[in-house]
Amino acid sequence: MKAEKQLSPVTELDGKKRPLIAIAASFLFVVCISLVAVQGWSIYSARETQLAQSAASTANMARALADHADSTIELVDTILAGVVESVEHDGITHYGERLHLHLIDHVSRTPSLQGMYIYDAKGNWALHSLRDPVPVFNNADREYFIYHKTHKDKLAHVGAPVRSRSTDTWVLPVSRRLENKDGSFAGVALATIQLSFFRTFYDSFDIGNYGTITLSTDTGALVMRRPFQQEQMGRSIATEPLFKQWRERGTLGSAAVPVDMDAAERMYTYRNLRRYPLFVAVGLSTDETLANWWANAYLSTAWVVILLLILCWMGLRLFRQVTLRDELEEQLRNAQLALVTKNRSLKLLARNDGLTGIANRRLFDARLDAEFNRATRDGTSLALVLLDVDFFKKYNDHYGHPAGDACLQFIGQCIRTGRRRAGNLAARVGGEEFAILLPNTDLYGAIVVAEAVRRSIVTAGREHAANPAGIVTISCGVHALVPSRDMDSKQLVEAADKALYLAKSTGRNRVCPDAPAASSRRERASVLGD
Ligand SMILES: Nc1nc2c(ncn2[C@@H]2O[C@H](COP(=O)(O)OP(=O)(O)OP(=O)(O)O)[C@@H](O)[C@H]2O)c(=O)[nH]1
Repeated sequence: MKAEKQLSPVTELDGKKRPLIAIAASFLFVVCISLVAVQGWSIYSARETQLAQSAASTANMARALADHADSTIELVDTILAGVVESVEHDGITHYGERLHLHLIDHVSRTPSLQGMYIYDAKGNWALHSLRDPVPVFNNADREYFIYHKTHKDKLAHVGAPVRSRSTDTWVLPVSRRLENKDGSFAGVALATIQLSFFRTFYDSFDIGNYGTITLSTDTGALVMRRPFQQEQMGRSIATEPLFKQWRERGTLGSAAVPVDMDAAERMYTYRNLRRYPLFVAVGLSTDETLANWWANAYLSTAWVVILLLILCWMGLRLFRQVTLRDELEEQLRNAQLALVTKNRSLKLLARNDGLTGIANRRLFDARLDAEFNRATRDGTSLALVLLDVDFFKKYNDHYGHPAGDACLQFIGQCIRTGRRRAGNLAARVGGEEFAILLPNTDLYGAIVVAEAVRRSIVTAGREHAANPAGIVTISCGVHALVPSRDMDSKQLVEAADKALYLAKSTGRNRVCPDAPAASSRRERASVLGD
């Protein structure tokens, strides 16, 4: 029982260990999920920050570029307005060479100006800012000329870029209507801004390898675009997604759209000029903008993955160790159970006879002393029956030793059945010798028990060819006494042994009490046999 009790700590530990593993696994799971969530969130917020910074940067650039274009056109228009005022007041012919020099001076002092021109009502060149004489052109077919001829307003008109007839360069025309004193159309004053002026300015901005800057009229006539491509000059961008977005959203906005030119996605910010019908769009490549973010995202994700792998590895190790401990505990439990079983069988072996299963000599001796002392204390009678198989040597010789063993088992079974009371002890005390210890039993009672056993064996009729009776029989010596303090248990055994000797010597297959002990007639008469 003690050994069994020692098992309980292992079992209790097992019960407590399960929640511990579950808590550790849950904790590990929560840590991993948290790591992934934090990493995902930080990557996402870093991307949003990067895009917001890029949007702010393009917005600032768009404002600067729009202001630049506004001021450039405004400056030119201011000069043009002065010229218009002079021409209308004094007339073209009145000025003549003086106005020519005046125009040359304006152009030489204004870097953005390509030239200034005055056309009469038929579109013929009346005056220009060129130093050398040039053939007289007619510009009546130009869009700005037709516009002013058909529109009576006196405001500046910014037209689509055109290739200059005099210098063969691309220019942005800014023009005003000339009127006679009666308000009739007198011609057009034109100032042209060289587009290379914008190109030089736009080239000074850092917009990466795939960034773009676009300056366009509100009709979609491309004024300037970086990266510069000669073949794009004068073309319309009215069908590009960027232009459509600008038309939809109004004066200020941003969009991530691919542009026709290379299909790369860009973050655009567009802005209208304050005074003139043009707009500026600045686009930064989304890939370039997010290049640093990608690098950081890859690096930090790699670290998180490594961390997760380490955590999982540690978790697995922990799990394996716990599993190993489980297995060891299981083995320990099994070993303990085996030990308990072994101890039990050892105990049985220590107390019982291995062949017959009844008590052995050791237990018999112990019980004999204990019962002898108790009978001494209580003043009760203690009886002993000694039994011996008759001609057993011959049985062995005749049937073989294994059959002899089986015969002894049969005798043991008969004795166990015949011992009657639970307090009586049946034991194998020698090779083919057995004993029945009968507490609180007098000689007569012991004889009855011995006789019952003897009869049951005879009745069984187990064949014994070497026995004159032809069957297995036993001889029993019986003795009983009420022990006193000066007596010894050996006396009881010796007396029973003497009785057994008597039974053997008087013909076997009988029950004999020790002769002197069988004092009463009733007991003498108990010497039984067939
Ligand atoms: N098969 C078997 N034989 C045993 C065992 N223990 C003792 N014996 C045999 O029992 C026999 C006892 O023989 P003896 O002491 O001469 O007694 P016996 O032949 O029974 O003769 P009596 O007692 O005078 O009738 C011996 O031959 C022992 O070898 C055992 O455990 N198994």
